[in-house]
Amino acid sequence: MSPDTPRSRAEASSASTDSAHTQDSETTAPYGQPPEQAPLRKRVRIHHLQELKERGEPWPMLTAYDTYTARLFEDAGIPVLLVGDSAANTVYAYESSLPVTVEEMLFLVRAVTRSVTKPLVVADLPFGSYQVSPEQAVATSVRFMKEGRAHAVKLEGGRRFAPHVEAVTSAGVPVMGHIGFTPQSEHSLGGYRVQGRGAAGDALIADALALQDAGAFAVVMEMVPAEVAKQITHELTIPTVGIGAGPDCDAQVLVWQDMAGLRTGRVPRFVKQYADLAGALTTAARTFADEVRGRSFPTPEHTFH
Ligand SMILES: Nc1nc(=O)c2c([nH]1)NC[C@@H]1CN(c3ccc(C(=O)N[C@@H](CCC(=O)O)C(=O)O)cc3)CN21
Ligand SMILES: CC(C)C(=O)C(=O)O
Ligand SMILES: [Mg+2]
Repeated sequence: MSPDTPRSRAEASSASTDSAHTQDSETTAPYGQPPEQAPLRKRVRIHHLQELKERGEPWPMLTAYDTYTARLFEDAGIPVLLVGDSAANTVYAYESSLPVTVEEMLFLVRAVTRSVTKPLVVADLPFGSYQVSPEQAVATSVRFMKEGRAHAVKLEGGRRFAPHVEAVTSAGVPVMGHIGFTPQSEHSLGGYRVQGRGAAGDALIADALALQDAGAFAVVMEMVPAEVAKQITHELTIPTVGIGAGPDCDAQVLVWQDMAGLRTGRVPRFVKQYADLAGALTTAARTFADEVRGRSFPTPEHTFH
């Protein structure tokens, strides 16, 4: 049986104590649709992420954009999934994250929230959908909560966006901040560069504190010197989530196609590749092609009469 059938998923995860939906999925529908009834596993709460910080236990976050990967990451114990606007690159093949739209993001957010029951799903607000005003930020966040069924949103920017964060949190939507290198501002930042070196470190600390005061429940720090990230992590009571921000953040995030080696070519310095999915998929596709051309697939076991 191939590894992604409902049966093998249920068998693979039955060893864990935490496999409610995978077992249900076998009896409710083929191809791993989650059941309509809420499974037993409980959603990760923001309060829990705060407790992990207080206990000094770092936690992982991964991006997710589709159902199979979201469910695999849930089963792997990832407590927070980010439907990143990096989907602009990883899903939609845009050259940067700027062109992706709210509608394009909503399709992916819905796919991920339909797929998992335990992880907290954070929706990244795309460029142009919140910068105009706090009111626009609230309106867009409401769409991601109502239509996308997200549990929180993330937006990029420091002090200047504290009013936006405050408005969104006041509306009842948890907000994750994002400072340091903020890809939606790549043109004003002058490219993919480390932020907060030297004197700019103090500005970054002010940004982080302003976001916390505005009600953010966590802050992503991207491409920030480890020393600055460490200081911010100590000064904030809310968790910091690092990507290229050194080992002392409360959490770490990577884009999943980067960390699984699906992305080919040069990867940023902050990426560690934990698998070679590009190699595995290339071999699978080449072998399939060879077998079709050589008439060795399909065989009787794949054939109906
Ligand atoms: N696949 C993917 N992974 C990401 O991490 C990611 C996206 N897409 N899309 C949206 C943003 C863009 N990000 C990026 C993109 C490029 C670099 C990069 O090229 N960094 C180089 C240069 C660093 C420097 O010159 O100081 C590096 O080696 O880290 C970093 C972050 C992070 N995000
Ligand atoms: C890299 C993470 C933090 C992100 O914002 C994204 O995936 O869009
Ligand atoms: Mg993003």
